Amino acid sequence: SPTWLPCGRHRLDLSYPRVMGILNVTPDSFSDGGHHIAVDDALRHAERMLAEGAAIIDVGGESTRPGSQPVTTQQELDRVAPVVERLVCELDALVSVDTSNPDVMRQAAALGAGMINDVRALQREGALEAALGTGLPVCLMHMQGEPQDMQQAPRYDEPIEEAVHGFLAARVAACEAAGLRRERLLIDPGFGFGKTVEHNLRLLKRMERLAELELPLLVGLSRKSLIGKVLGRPVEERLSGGLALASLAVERGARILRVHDVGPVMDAVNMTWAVLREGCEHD
Ligand SMILES: Cn1cnc2c(O)nc(N)nc21
Repeated sequence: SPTWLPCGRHRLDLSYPRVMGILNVTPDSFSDGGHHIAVDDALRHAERMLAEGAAIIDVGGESTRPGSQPVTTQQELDRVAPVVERLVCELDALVSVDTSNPDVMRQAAALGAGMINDVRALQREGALEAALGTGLPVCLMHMQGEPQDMQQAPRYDEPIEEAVHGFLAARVAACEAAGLRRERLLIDPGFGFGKTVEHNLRLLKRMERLAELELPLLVGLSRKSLIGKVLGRPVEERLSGGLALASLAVERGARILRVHDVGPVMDAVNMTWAVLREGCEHD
């Protein structure tokens, strides 16, 4: 039976893996920093990702790469609002807003965003209440520390998959306790957010541990430094490595992949899915 996720006026079919295209509207986002600050550029980029098969466009106004600096609410709103509005009005896109800020969540929802993507898992003051009020689905991601310091010396007193599982289980429970229904939650291990390369590799290898939470799994591996460190590739040469990770992530339960290169990942994901679903209908 299809698993549909209500996302505002869109319904997202999660009975097969979907691709979320990254639209950074920040001057310092890693890998495509500064290119998309102009709204027109952003729209053209989004249009191309939709044409390549993206089911969702993720719009972020505050870079969360390691070492990035926080932005003010107004700066974030100025960057995000115009882009969300035009994505919704002109492209009728399913837009995810990548923010931890309650005001940005409310404004983006009012402009027609269909999902909230919070790398801080609604831990900021007022974030849980704001998300609840929008009625939108929320992706809860694991991060240890903050972008400014999370990569200085990541360490855990337990296996990484246990730490991430425990954190996400606690955040899901907190959301449910506040009245945010489980059916509106997605979870994400947060690759690269307070984790060493070894932590990231082990987390992907053992990602089925998160399947126990029985919530849609969103992962972001595209162009990340674990690819760079294993293959010795600069950020603009990490597509092949990223395709290998995307296929492994789908095989280990990921249902939404947050990526830069939508077209190539669509093919890798669809090939992987063709193998995984083979024979299911006859089981
Ligand atoms: C904004 N952002 C950057 N990396 C991400 C990841 O891996 N997951 C999610 N949900 N958001 C991310």
